[in-house]
Amino acid sequence: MSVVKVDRVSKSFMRRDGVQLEVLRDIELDVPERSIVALVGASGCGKSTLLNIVAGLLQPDCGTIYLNNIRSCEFHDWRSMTYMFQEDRLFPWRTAAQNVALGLEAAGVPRAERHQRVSKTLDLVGLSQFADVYPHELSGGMRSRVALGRSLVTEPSILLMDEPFSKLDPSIRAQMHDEVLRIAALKKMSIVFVTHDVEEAVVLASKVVVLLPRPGRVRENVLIDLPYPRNPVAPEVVEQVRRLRLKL
Ligand SMILES: Nc1ncnc2c1ncn2[C@@H]1O[C@H](COP(=O)(O)OP(=O)(O)OP(=O)(O)O)[C@@H](O)[C@H]1O
Repeated sequence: MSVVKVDRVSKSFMRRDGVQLEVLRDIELDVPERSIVALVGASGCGKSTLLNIVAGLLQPDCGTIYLNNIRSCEFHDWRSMTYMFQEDRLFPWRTAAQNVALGLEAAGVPRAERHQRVSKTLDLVGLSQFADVYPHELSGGMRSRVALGRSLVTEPSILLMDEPFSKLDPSIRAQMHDEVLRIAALKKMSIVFVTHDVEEAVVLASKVVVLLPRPGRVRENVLIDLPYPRNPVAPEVVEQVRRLRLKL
């Protein structure tokens, strides 16, 4: 089953000078259940726009989005999907636990249950010792874990991520990759993420969708048929990265 299906979606924006900018043309995308799909392509090819359309944050001009085989306009279970942005967007006046709790508060989950679920989630992302710490007291990697926890606390089946780890040091980014793979397998999640980093795409994704720019079109779906965990310096990973770079 597909958890996300994008069927011939196109999108243009009206620029301030009145010129129509065609950003996406006839996009097809299929995200099978429990898969990890990476969107890669040159800057400005429409990756974030596509992710925002899947998230329901933007409307396409034409085409249809299906979520769990339901047309997105008839889809109600939006809590089964969460979005992790490039910046961690943590509230500085809230502790790690209070930041993680946000989605549960919005959903009206009672206090006692909230407490239990937040503490389980902090455990899941390796932050149980830091529940009462404020964002400014945390390292970049830890802040990223809080943001991941906030995305996971509502137990989504679909996680969308827009360059979530691009600001992290390479070694911390590698740790976050391990975390994401562990949690995705444990929680049986499907993930769609945008990245500029082809190596990140190959290490994480079961499928990489290569987009061409102006207007954004799908050039190719590249299946990454390598066992996890994938070591970025393993010859088969390096070769896959090299081949993928040639397509960009
Ligand atoms: N709200 C908007 N109004 C007008 N133009 C927009 C809007 N949002 C995006 N664009 C334009 O659409 C194009 C695609 O933007 P988008 O952010 O989706 O690309 P991207 O592939 O994610 O880029 P990057 O890799 O640099 O983050 C760009 O030319 C951008 O300027």
